[in-house]
Amino acid sequence: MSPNTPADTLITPSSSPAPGSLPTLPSGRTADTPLEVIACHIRSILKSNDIQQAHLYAQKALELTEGIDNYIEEMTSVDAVGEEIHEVVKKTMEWDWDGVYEKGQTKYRQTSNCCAGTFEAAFISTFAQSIRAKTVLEIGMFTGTTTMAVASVLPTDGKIYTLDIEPYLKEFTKPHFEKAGLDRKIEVLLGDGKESLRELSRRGVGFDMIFIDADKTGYRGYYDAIMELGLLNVGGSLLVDNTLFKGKYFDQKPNNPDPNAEALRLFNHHIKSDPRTNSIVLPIRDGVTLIVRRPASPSSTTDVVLTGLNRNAILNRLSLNSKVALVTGAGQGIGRAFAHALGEAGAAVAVVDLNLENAEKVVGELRGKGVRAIAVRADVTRKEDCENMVTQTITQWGRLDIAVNNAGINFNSPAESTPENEWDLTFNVNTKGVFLSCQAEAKHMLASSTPCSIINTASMATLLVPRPQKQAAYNASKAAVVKLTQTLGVEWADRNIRVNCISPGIVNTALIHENPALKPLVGVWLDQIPLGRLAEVTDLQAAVVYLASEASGYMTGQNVAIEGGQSVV
Ligand SMILES: C[S@@+](CC[C@H](N)C(=O)[O-])C[C@H]1O[C@@H](n2cnc3c(N)ncnc32)[C@H](O)[C@@H]1O
Repeated sequence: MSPNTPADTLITPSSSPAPGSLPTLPSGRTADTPLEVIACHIRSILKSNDIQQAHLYAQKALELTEGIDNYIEEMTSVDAVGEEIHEVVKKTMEWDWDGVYEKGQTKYRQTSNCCAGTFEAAFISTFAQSIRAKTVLEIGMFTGTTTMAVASVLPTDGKIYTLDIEPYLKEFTKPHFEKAGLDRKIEVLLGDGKESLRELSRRGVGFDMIFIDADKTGYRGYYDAIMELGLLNVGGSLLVDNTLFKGKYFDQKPNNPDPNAEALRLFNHHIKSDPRTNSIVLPIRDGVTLIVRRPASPSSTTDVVLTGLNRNAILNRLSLNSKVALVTGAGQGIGRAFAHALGEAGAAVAVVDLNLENAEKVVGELRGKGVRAIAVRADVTRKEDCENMVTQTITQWGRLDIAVNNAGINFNSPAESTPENEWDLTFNVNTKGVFLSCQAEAKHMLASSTPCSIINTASMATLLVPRPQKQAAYNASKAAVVKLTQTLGVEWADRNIRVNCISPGIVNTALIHENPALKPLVGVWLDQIPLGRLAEVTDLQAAVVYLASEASGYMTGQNVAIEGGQSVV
């Protein structure tokens, strides 16, 4: 609809409903969409004997028809489409495609109309972003508008494979992909699209999203190959361009003389009747059909391996949507990484730390990602602080499903000279702090009707004696965390609380590199670690999500070691 022409201000003839109301369809229903309003106007033109009145209707219908695409583009935020893409579109529009063809540089006569344009590129890339696509396939690259828009929203280790039959276009797009810094995320495969699909299948690649936008007569073959070669990942989406093909679907009688219109007519029927997929035609520009695979198993089956538990695919079972979590020691390091992981998986997170400023900083980061988060100050050696962190979480969100007791400290000193207060403080934070936290959390969780999960941070030091650093108090305090985890896991097993712990290896933190006593030890540790590197906090994130989720529902009292294999050599 034109921005200046809201439907309720359309001029209606005297025989029609009062001004301000919408025109009525032949069925008696009020027009409800811009196309229906246009149709009403055109009907009125056809019925009208008054040329002036007919002209007025024609004007309104024209305004709407011409205005709608502009309005949609105006109201669309196309941030994903960066400067370089606008450049490419401009260059594509100005390029002498006939000249290029006549010089024999392209096999086919390309036209600037082949370019999907910035709006469609924004649609396809926003869609890719919304399904968190990592590996994408485009069939029909042309000058790479959509390719670049999609590449720009993929994660840094994501990739878009794009197919085209014209070697000239690979040369055309190369400098633009490089200038936009997207070349590492884009691989161009030249040749006939169907042969390239077979090549991708041979390489074992699977796609989260596929966009078909090449030769229209080839669509059916691309679709069939995608389905037969299993190129679309489970839960993946297939988008197909031009399925309304210039509005020629009305003249799509069998044997339509326009081979492209005929191909699209047959393609649309083929998709509609394929029992393997669900599809929806979206009236976006020249028509885009969205196709997804139907669940593989009939709804009547009770085989949960076929259906997924509760009809959830495995990755959905890791989702923490609508769960509430609390993480202690979350102001930095491992705890911060845990808070982010739980938030990314869907939980609301109470970020608990002795240092409120650090906790607030992490809350700012989480909220920036769209995660619900609050900051809570707590000294876990104090019972009332532990109770308060639980109370604050419950006051905020009314529940507590997941608690990660991660706050801990470590001093290095030879056992024979470890000061008594160092021993006490280590045990107070690392062991008593975990116990007091579990106790406060369980008071709420034991009364909960839904499953809860507690995850304590232990250490690889519970599985071996780390060398050469001296840390008797730390090692003993963490060993106690494992025993406590086992004990509580058993004690609360029949009351809906699972308790597990994670034992990280040596984590690569600034603390190590800034400490003159620890820095020289890095080389020694690396020799002890089969995987040949220190742990990063990101190495620990999947485990905390797994242990927090229903996917680990049969696991309690366990110690999950993530230490690059150091404890098994
Ligand atoms: C409509 S354009 C693609 C537009 C592009 N997706 C964009 O975002 O601007 C179609 C492209 O398909 C390519 N093409 C045509 N036939 C092909 C085939 N058999 N195999 C691979 N690509 C083909 C053409 O060379 C052309 O570049």
